[in-house]
Amino acid sequence: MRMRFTKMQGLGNDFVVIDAIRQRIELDAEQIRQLADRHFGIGCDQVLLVEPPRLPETAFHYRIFNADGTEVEQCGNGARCFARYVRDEGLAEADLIRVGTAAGAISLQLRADGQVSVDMGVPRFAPAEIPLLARSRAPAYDLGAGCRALRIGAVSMGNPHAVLSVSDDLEQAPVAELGPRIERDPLFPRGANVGFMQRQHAAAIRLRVWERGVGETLACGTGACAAMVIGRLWGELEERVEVSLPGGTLLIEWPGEGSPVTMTGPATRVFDGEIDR
Ligand SMILES: N[C@@H](CCC[C@H](N)C(=O)O)C(=O)O
Repeated sequence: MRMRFTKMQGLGNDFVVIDAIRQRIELDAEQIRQLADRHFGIGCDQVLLVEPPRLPETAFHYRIFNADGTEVEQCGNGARCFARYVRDEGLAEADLIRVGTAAGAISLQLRADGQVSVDMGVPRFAPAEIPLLARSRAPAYDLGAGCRALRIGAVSMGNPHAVLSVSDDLEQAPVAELGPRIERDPLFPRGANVGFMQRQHAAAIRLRVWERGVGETLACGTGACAAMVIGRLWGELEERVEVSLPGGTLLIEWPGEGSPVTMTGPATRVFDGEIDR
């Protein structure tokens, strides 16, 4: 059987998008890993499935699988690509599209300038909601990642994030060393995405992200939201912040506690293909 797919990317965070509305799709973890493999498959950070709606007042269901085959709750760069895909394919006609995810519903807005804005929902800080094994919420938590003592901020953007502040050269930050240790620290029972954030000024940060189930990526949309929110809680950032990642820049807006985060950035279709499954 041949399966049609579309390769897409948002700031170099790349996706295999599969229409599971007009094709019958059942993929197990091993098949996801094969599709994501950059040598023996198509290659991507995440596989995204476009499915019929499951939640009330949504037009689609958006499923996300990391390159290691695990299904996850949320993906910000993928959400922008999802919006571009359903519009390009004629599956949606409106500029505002509400989709369900494992983390709840989110709204995707296709803008006249070609960018996509996503209402990513309200960030969650309660340890049980991240999830994080701590008795009570704190602005920062101590981690014993290997031999280093680290202080991290923690938040759920639908998926779990740890954020560290880097004061020296971000290029030299030990992302490949500390990323996997923090990702699997016992403090995070479901693992974590790990953001290394460098503040430039109150409206700009630089960020590298070690993604759970993938490794370091060129950009992480939920990671950009998480870093901005944590930086803002630490009193270091304004309501509108440009987040520069290795693959490009996102605009993240967050008025503060209890409000949703808005992420704006590009979404690009790279090529279409078919593969045996
Ligand atoms: N690339 C993403 C996040 C994808 C999921 C993440 N790796 C996780 O395991 O939670 C983004 O743009 O947000």
